[in-house]
Amino acid sequence: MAAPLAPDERDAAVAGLIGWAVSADGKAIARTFKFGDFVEAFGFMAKVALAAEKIDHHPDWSNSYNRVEISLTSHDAGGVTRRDIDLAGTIDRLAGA
Ligand SMILES: C[C@H](O)[C@H](O)[C@H]1CNC2=NC(N)=NC(=O)C2=N1
Repeated sequence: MAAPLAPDERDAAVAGLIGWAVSADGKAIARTFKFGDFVEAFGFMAKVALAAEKIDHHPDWSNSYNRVEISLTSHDAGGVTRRDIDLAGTIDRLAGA
């Protein structure tokens, strides 16, 4: 289990991503994705699910019609680690943005 990133490292890493923000408590990063319809949103979620399973690091998320809200944290470390940053980058690529 890796230790959470220090706040400055975490913020610098998030600044290198597209559209992700640090949560109010500093322990997670979040982004909301909006798609054309439910099928597109769910197709995206299916791709993310397979990628997450492959790296054994999983998102906390919710879906409402064409919106997918994703929060990433490393539960075992109790904060944001490099694994969250890497998964966010993968998710961005899968979203095509
Ligand atoms: C046993 C297994 O490696 C752990 O439960 C993994 C699975 N996926 C996980 N995903 C996330 N986001 N945080 C974790 O701490 C975590 N732990």
